[in-house]
Amino acid sequence: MESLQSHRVEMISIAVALVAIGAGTAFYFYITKKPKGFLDPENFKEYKLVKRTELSHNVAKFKFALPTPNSVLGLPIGQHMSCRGKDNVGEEVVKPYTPTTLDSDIGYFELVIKMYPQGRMSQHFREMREGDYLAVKGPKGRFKYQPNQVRAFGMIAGGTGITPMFQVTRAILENPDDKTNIHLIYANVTYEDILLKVNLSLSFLCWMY
Ligand SMILES: Cc1cc2nc3c(=O)[nH]c(=O)nc-3n(C[C@H](O)[C@H](O)[C@H](O)COP(=O)(O)OP(=O)(O)OC[C@H]3O[C@@H](n4cnc5c(N)ncnc54)[C@H](O)[C@@H]3O)c2cc1C
Repeated sequence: MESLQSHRVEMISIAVALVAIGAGTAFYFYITKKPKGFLDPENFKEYKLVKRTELSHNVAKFKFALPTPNSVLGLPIGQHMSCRGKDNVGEEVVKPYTPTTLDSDIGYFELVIKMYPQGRMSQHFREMREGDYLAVKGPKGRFKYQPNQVRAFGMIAGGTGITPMFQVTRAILENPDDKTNIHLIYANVTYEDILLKVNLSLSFLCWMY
């Protein structure tokens, strides 16, 4: 009788231990699992414009919703994506753009776009209103940034060329374990042409006009 009881206690202890191990493993995978990105390198996917903010007479910030509030875009740092639109005669146009957001921004991504008077894709963005959809495909590009992969970056950018630099710079500055130094020279035609000027800290910026 005593031996039967001790056997039961042993079985219950093993069962409790197995449940604890199972729950611990599930919790570990839950907290370490990276959410799946929604970009597709082969097919264009449509993303809804949820907010358009005019930053100057020809620059606007476009905020697009991802399919769920917990989704991430899934764009490796240093890469860009193709956006598809229509020009002023209705012809299809595809151009590359780099979001200013990272995968730490959950549920949305943002593009800062300079719209040129006669630019073909510029026309598409000029016409876009909240509620419209943008077709996007990616990731594109060969460069993939890894934290601490180099001691320092020397970046030279002009005009809208700041967006890839901004993306890499943000990733470095937001990661306390990333010790990479950044030297950025950013050139623009006029002060008004400087993209993201409120976001760029003067401490790492060398202005050139
Ligand atoms: C990796 C990468 C990332 C990028 N990221 C961004 C970004 O985040 N934001 C951004 O704003 N841009 C970005 N760009 C630039 C972007 O891809 C486009 O080149 C830009 O938006 C202009 O495209 P468009 O079709 O509007 O202009 P286009 O039609 O290519 O015209 C380009 C220029 O030519 C002029 N032009 C065109 N037609 C005529 C004409 N008939 N007569 C006189 N002038 C004319 C236009 O006014 C404009 O100045 C990026 C580029 C790359 C390569």
